Amino acid sequence: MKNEPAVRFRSAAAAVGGRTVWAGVDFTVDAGQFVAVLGPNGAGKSTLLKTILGLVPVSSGTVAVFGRKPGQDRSTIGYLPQRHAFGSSVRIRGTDIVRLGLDGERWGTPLPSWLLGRKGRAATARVRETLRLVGAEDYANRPIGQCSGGEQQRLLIAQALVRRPKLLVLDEPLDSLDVTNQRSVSALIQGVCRSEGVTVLMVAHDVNPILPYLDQVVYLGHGSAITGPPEQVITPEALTALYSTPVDVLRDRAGRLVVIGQPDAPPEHPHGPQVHA
Ligand SMILES: Nc1ncnc2c1ncn2[C@@H]1O[C@H](COP(=O)(O)OP(=O)(O)OP(=O)(O)O)[C@@H](O)[C@H]1O
Repeated sequence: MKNEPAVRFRSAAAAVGGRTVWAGVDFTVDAGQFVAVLGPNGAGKSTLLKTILGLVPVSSGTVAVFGRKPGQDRSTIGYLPQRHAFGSSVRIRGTDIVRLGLDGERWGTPLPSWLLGRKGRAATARVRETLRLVGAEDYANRPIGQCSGGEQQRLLIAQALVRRPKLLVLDEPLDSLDVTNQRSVSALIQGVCRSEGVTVLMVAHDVNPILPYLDQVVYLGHGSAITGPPEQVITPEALTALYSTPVDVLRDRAGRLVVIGQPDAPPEHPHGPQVHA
């Protein structure tokens, strides 16, 4: 439906292993926005992505993806799960990794079989076009195990994009990349978001590489969430209210944000004050 938000959480709660991870989560992501999901280890960031995918049901409240129940329409979503790097012995070529995104029961819209044709020409063209989009043509024919971490990540983003999803859900795509690659992969994701109009929701441990690009952040902690533009959410006042404990936010000369005093998610997540920016 036109003008339907890409993602809408309304008083949503999620439980994993019988325990509530977060509750009272409210936010709306408009189509074409770039949104980071932040918070300490165990705060429930991956769980939040899984509720959008329909892999974890909400225990109360609602989640809608382009106006529909999560999981009802996989064709709109490209998903990049958390991963470990491919070892140097992995021989599959980058281009085949991307091609795999077109096969089987994947996220995103499958190519119609008549378009694939006997020689898979449409698929080959789609793969090539996606490799160009992520700037991975030069190393796409190399075994992926011989690609750098940043190159591997570009190929996996291409795999998530090859079916041209409307929503890209990325679980820590910058993890284990060096600072240079974090910057270039962040710029790539922002480029795809803007040039292709793709909505991006991505989990990040460090907000700094993506800070200039973000429309919104969803900051999880203490069993709840605050959401809004980064300059409203990543502040001592908002994070102190979220955690019910003093949190400082420092900005260095380069404009990088450092959050100090943020507790790791406790074993039991008390449902503290439900703060929504
Ligand atoms: N299958 C499971 N069974 C029981 N508990 C689980 C399961 N999966 C996750 N959890 C718990 O749910 C909580 C939220 O996990 P989740 O992976 O969503 O957090 P996260 O914020 O993404 O963490 P990290 O930053 O470490 O990746 C954690 O306390 C975790 O231990």
